[in-house]
Amino acid sequence: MKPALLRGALPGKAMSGLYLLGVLNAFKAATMVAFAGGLAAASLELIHGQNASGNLLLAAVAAVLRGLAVWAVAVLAQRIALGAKEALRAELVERWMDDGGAEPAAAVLATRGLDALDGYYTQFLPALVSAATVPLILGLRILSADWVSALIVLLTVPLIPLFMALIGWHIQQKVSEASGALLRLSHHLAELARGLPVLIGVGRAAEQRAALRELGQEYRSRTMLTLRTAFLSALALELAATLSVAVVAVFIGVRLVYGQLGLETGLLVLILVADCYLPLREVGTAFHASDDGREAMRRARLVLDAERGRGVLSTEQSHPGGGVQVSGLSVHYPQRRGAAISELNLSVEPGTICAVSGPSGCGKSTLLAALAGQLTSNQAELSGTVSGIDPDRLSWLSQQPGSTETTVAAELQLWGAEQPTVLLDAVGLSGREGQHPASLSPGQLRRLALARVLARVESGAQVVLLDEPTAHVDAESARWIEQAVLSLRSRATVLLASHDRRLLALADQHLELELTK
Ligand SMILES: Nc1ncnc2c1ncn2[C@@H]1O[C@H](COP(=O)(O)OP(=O)(O)OP(=O)(O)O)[C@@H](O)[C@H]1O
Repeated sequence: MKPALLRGALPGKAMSGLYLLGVLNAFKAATMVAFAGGLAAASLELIHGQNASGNLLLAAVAAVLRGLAVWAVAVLAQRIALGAKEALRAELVERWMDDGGAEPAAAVLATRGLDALDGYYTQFLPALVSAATVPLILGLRILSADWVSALIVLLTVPLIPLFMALIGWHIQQKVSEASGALLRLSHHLAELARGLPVLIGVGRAAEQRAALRELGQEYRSRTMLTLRTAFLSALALELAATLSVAVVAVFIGVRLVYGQLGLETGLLVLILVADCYLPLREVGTAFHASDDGREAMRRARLVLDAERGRGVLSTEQSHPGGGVQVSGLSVHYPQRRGAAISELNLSVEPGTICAVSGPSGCGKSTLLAALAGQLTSNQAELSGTVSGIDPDRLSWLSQQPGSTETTVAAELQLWGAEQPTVLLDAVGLSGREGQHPASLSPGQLRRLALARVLARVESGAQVVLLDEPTAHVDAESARWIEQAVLSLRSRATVLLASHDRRLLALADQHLELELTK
């Protein structure tokens, strides 16, 4: 079983690496015992003018072996870190692609965010294993030599985890805030990139600069605060360990003066006792240095463990092509007071177009995203029943359609188009097969997105969800999009969110949403 601190941190394969770390640390502790024994005995021999070469050699060999063990631990930790990061990154990227790139948090974590895990794997985990093995073995050796010193160690060692816990408790909130600031910055950037054409169009792009500067500043100051606490905590732990060693040294000194303790035993204990506290101090320092890593891990788990929205809704896969029925659908965003959608009932006949309209913020996009299964349980709480939507036979056009391929034709083929040319003709993009999607105007990009929807319908999609397909497009593109939407009638059941009167006029049925509080 994995300890709670490691749960979710290590793929199964890496657990065996962790056991090997334990063995290497036990070996390191054995070399430390041999080194201390050799050095103490050699010192005594030198004081008495005897030949100390045997014990000096023992100490030297032990020191070299200890160095090798430390090196092996570092290499192994590096390998565990790489493997675990790779696995987590692959999961996040897969999730991100499943979401159609709609979850910026997954993208940030998979790139910059997961690098914060380096400190966690290469410092914290080895330090943790070392703290679990080394003090125990050294403590047993001290106990066998001098029980008084062992007792002092036993009484003072808990001070270090205690300090650690106190400091950790103090800064946990701050670390979470720093990570939240990074996410806010990334959300803001993603929103900005999506809305840039519109912002430039209405001449409001410059205002964003100040908001970005403010967010960047907030992230910087919160990160500095985390770093400062990590340095201070190292200092506090160092102090606790040094005072504890001093107490042991005083007891040894007094007993040496009164002849109650042999010099060799005193030296052995003094050499070992400092190393007894070292692993615990290292855990403390590494623990705070890997705060960002643990937070990144927590957030990665949140993204990965989040259920898809429709998974939360109860669904009935009634007769395919039998239209869409929604009953009692409610959507609550955690950050929003009141439901974005409340107890919605809707029935759309197969092969018809249902227009969803209403003032800005009434929940049109939310409704489509919920039906498309795009709202994760982290983003929103859903309840109600939906029937007639088979995720494999669904085509959803979000407000920010992206593209992944390098040519228009490849983009359509990716979505199942057998004859991209015919589809491009249908949306007025004839002859653009070889063009890079990024070179299209915003209106043309929307038309390409509509062509993708047509491709999906050709290859069997029965339900189409279109979120503001004519938003921010020129009049010519809007006409082509209207044509494409019309061509969907009787081939698929279409739900269409829009403010565009001409587009709304094409619908067979209207759902007017109202603003909720
Ligand atoms: N991720 C979110 N977190 C919190 N609240 C949200 C989130 N997404 C949307 N909302 C809120 O839910 C409500 C419905 O938003 P939605 O985008 O669905 O409206 P809409 O009708 O599509 O608006 P528009 O016509 O401007 O696109 C709004 O009050 C919005 O602020």
